[in-house]
Amino acid sequence: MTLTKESVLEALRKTALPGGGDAIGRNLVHALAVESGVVRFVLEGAPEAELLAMRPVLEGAVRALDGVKSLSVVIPAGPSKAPGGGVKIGGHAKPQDGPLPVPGVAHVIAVGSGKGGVGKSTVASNLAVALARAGKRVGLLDADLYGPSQPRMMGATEKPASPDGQTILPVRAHGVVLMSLGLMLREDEAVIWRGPMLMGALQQMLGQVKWDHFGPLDVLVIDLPPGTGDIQLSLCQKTVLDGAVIVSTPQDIALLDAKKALDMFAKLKMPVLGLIENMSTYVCPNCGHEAHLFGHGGVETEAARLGLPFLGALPLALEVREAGDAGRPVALGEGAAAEAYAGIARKLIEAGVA
Ligand SMILES: Nc1ncnc2c1ncn2[C@@H]1O[C@H](COP(=O)(O)OP(=O)(O)OP(=O)(O)O)[C@@H](O)[C@H]1O
Repeated sequence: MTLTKESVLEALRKTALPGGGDAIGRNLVHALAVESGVVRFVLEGAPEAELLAMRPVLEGAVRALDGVKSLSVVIPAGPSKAPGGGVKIGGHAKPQDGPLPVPGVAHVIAVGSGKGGVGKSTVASNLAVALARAGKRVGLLDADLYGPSQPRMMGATEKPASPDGQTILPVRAHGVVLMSLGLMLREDEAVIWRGPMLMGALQQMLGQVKWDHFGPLDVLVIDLPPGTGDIQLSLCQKTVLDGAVIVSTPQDIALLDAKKALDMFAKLKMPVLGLIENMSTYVCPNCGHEAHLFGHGGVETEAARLGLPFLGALPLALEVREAGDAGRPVALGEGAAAEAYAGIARKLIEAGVA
């Protein structure tokens, strides 16, 4: 008999589960795909411990079929528990009418980029620090839920507490109030959530986190995931934001991606507060020679063409990377990069959005 979706379903239906019933009758098998002997499905819909116990039984039943070359049964990660209080992060977002303000926060700025790796998270952490240095009370939300990097960049390891199982208390690092899913996960733990779980987590991070735990905030900086996906969409539709700043490298290709991000914010009627060119001039620490590894000035030209504010150019510098890796953003110190960040912070304050 050739291996088909139906034959796999039939085998699963005939297999009794340790907890009783069968996986098809209990609607636990999702996204079943059978192609050239490769079988894949997602096991979901019961407590994780139960799913883990039934997985080998189901794998055994499928492997016993003729023609199975490989098999992958994925159990998606369940909601994460915040240590210290039992609040669960992730899960389906609650219905919500229209965009809501973030309680305890006067202004909200999202930091976005058209593609990954252009330094968006670096800019978000340094901007938060620079705004704090300029005298503002600042929060930083790591909304890059698949790749939360703010705990490392801000040098934060403290777990957020939840005294009542509902409210989540943010932590503080370098004078900035911080919340990141990364603070609730092990460093090597991956987030394997589907869209709705991510939306739920984002909603919780905005609504359940007590952003004014250390006092009301002047501005919340949100580090978005790269690109133009669900999280950006959901954030713009569900939260009252002052607007977004877009980070790009000077390369054309990055700019092309940045244009997609600009287009997305335009479609969502989200004001773009300005563009930032990251990895602009490289100054050799040995001889002082200036080089433009990724080109130079492209972002400023694009901002002028679009009639958008150009907020500043940030140097490509080893100290920026090292400071990020060490958890002490470069904007905390002195030098060209710190000055550039102070300038961007000043422009945002002058524009009345921070
Ligand atoms: N101006 C800079 N000079 C030197 N290194 C930089 C600079 N900006 C960012 N980096 C380094 O580049 C790497 C990528 O930066 P970062 O994680 O901030 O990018 P990202 O756009 O947020 O990426 P992702 O979208 O994948 O999260 C990091 O190692 C960071 O330290």
